[in-house]
Amino acid sequence: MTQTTAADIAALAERGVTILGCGKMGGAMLRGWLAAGLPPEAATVLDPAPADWLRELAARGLRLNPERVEDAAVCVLAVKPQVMAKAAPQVAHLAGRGALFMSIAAGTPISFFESLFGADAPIVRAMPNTPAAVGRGVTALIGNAAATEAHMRLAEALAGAVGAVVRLEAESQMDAVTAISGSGPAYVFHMIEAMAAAGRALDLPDELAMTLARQTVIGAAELARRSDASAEQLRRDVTSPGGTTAAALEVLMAPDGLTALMTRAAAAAARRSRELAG
Ligand SMILES: NC(=O)c1ccc[n+]([C@@H]2O[C@H](COP(=O)([O-])OP(=O)(O)OC[C@H]3O[C@@H](n4cnc5c(N)ncnc54)[C@H](OP(=O)(O)O)[C@@H]3O)[C@@H](O)[C@H]2O)c1
Ligand code: PRO
Repeated sequence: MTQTTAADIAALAERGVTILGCGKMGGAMLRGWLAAGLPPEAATVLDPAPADWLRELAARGLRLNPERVEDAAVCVLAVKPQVMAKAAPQVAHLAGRGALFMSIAAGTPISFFESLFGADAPIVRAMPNTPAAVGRGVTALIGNAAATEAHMRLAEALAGAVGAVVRLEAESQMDAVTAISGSGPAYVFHMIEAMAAAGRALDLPDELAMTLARQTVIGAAELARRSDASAEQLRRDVTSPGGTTAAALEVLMAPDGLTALMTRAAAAAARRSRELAG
């Protein structure tokens, strides 16, 4: 894993970062970069319906929907996969300026961008996740043949400012990565919902059930973050022999339990990622 510093981000300020599509994920990353020291005037956002916080930032120097983007060190492609073909041509001229393209679109292969920008254009395909908004994301990335080590380090600097970074060995790993870490935060949030529902089924009031479920996931995640112990050991630490947790884990760890369910869910996500490739 690579960790980067605010200095890497500040160094991007000179030629700037352009973000095509600044919704939930592009916005989460931009928030992280600004928090890491990217000056607002170094950021350009292209988005037909920018959120209020982007309009407020425009008053502090962020460039919002300029007629034309003249230059960028990095152009982040963060629109939905389904609108990428329509949206991306508006930044294609940046290939002639030596910009690094960084796509975060699920499913969309590097070859798609090479057909738009040319095979000589440096392109990094990345899969971040929304905890990037609080600096706790994880981004997996891989570059095309035109992406040099310097380009990869630049992409890692951007991704590293909002969490951990891993470099993939093959683009074919990206569907599985998307199924685990890209979509994964939703599984964890659903775990909170499921635990709260289970609490309600045991006659706890709604609000109490949700408070207990949410704080338990937050606390368990923080413990996993701070502890050197494996997930297995942390689980064993909760599980008294013959106690309540063991009774629950007999259900969750049964052959048709959570691992089987998660495996099916992730397989469905990976399949959808492959479908999005068209
Ligand atoms: N959300 C995640 O957890 C996550 C994680 C990893 C990767 N991704 C990837 O990130 C990308 C964005 O996902 P998202 O969840 O952030 O979606 P989103 O919230 O809908 O953000 C996309 C943004 O692009 C805007 N847009 C639409 N057409 C455009 C155009 N022609 N030019 C410029 N901007 C345009 C959208 O505006 P409108 O809303 O007005 O259409 C929206 O603000 C997707 O490719 C997704 O696969 C998402
Ligand atoms: N959100 C995007 C999707 O649901 C990609 C990973 C997380 O398609």
